[in-house]
Amino acid sequence: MVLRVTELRKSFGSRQVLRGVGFEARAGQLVGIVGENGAGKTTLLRILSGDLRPDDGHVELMGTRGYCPQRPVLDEELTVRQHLRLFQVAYRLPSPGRALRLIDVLSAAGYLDTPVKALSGGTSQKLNLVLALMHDPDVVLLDEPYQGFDWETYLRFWDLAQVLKDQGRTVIIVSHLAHDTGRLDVLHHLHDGLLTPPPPTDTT
Ligand SMILES: Nc1ncnc2c1ncn2[C@@H]1O[C@H](COP(=O)(O)OP(=O)(O)OP(=O)(O)O)[C@@H](O)[C@H]1O
Repeated sequence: MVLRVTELRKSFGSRQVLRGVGFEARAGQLVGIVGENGAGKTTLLRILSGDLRPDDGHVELMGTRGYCPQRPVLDEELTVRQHLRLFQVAYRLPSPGRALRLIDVLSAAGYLDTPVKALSGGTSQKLNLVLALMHDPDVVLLDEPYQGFDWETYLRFWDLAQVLKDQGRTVIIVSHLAHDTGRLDVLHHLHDGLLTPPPPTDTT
């Protein structure tokens, strides 16, 4: 098991957002976590990323992690290339090669020397995603990763997710939309502070 989450609890004031969340994920699994707005998906992912401490419960995670937050943490004044350089140093990568390949896969190579303040929302999101993937982490935590993507890029995102899966990475994708669930190995539904199986689809 690459990721084991046990009995996570988190409250903000009197609001109990997570009330005992548990799940496991293996290498080479694409795991979806869906739930309505405010269900606690970002809270859960922030805890998995180490960005937020739970009130109770455990996260056991083997290997490295990459976190693509819902709101990109980018410097408006820096270009795409400067961000890649900054993260290359932070991740201690010998070269920006993988990052540049990912930028290419997401059709953002034309924006390498553009400052973030001049990027569209979708292109900022591409950079956000590349920064989470460029060190090839074992566990990839993606919060609404395809928000703002055009259709072509959306499809490329899923191709990329499939490649990561085939390479044995564990990919956790959080979304408020439960579409394209057929591409996932496992789908969890976060509701009322707990993970439950999704309701059956009405086919009548
Ligand atoms: N730092 C915080 N302080 C106080 N309340 C918070 C904080 N972070 C989240 N919350 C509250 O916790 C609840 C869950 O928020 P969260 O962002 O985890 O939901 P979500 O499922 O990701 O929603 P969305 O689909 O809208 O992104 C919400 O009621 C939110 O207002």
